[in-house]
Amino acid sequence: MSRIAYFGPRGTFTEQAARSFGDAEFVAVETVPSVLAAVRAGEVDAGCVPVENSVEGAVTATMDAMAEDEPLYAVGEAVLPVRFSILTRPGVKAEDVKTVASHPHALAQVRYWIADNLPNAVPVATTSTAAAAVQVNDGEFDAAVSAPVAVMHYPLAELATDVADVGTAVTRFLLLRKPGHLPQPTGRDRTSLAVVIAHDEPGSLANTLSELALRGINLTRIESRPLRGLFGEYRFYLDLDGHIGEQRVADALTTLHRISRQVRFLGSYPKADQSPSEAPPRSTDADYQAAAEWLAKVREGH
Ligand SMILES: O=C(O)C(=O)C[C@]1(C(=O)O)C=C[C@@H](O)C=C1
Repeated sequence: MSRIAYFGPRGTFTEQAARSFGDAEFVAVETVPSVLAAVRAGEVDAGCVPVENSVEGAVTATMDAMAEDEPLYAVGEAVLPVRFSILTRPGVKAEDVKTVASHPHALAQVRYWIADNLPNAVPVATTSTAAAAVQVNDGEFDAAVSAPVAVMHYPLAELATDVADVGTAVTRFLLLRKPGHLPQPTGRDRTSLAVVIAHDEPGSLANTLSELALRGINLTRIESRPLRGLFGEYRFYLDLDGHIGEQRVADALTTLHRISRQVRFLGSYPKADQSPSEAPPRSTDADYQAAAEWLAKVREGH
């Protein structure tokens, strides 16, 4: 049976996301970088990590860990609705709650609810929503903002359920593996890249994006993170519709490789919402094939 590490401990949203990828032996790991380290070291076959939330944005620990060290490729994506339970030790009432702990992304998603319902509480950041539940159980904090499943793993009481400032919030998760397990194109795929552009050349970001637009490739996300060396240098994370096995995507990637300082492929994988990613007219694999045959004939003198 394959082994999947997830950002734990038991009872995180990430554990739920990991289980959505099918049967496996699931291994809880305390931090996002250590999930990726376990995959790189071959201790597990795959690792599941959060990558972005619709309210609070990117999970920067995931982005940084994917761009550094040995490459890992995303092979699957899951999107989960995010609504929280507020967990306390049994008998604790709202007015007794002086500290409310959780992952910073979770605290940001219940900021208004806390202000309205736990007016005496100071928010405290923990490594994950489930780590907060563990620490509440240990008596370190009074309340945890946790995934609803956490109550099944820790002997805590639900002070409130179905808590969310934005009722439609979702978090996106990726399943990562070592290179060598590229999923087949499905026509409903996403490709992720990290690109370092020539920052001192005017128009280099516009040129990068134009290479995608020219080939009819839909960009679904762009984020930047500092390169950490010199101030003003960034790495751009691009998500786009399509699979590296398709000609228009392969063509765009080879061009980006040629014009950029660095391109890291982060995976081509089926989209969680299964929305189509097919090529627009004149950009299909057949169109590329026909154009390549025409070029070959011209070169042969026909
Ligand atoms: O701590 C967890 O339960 C996680 O899985 C992490 C995480 C995140 O990083 O965004 C996942 C979903 C919620 O948005 C809050 C926290």
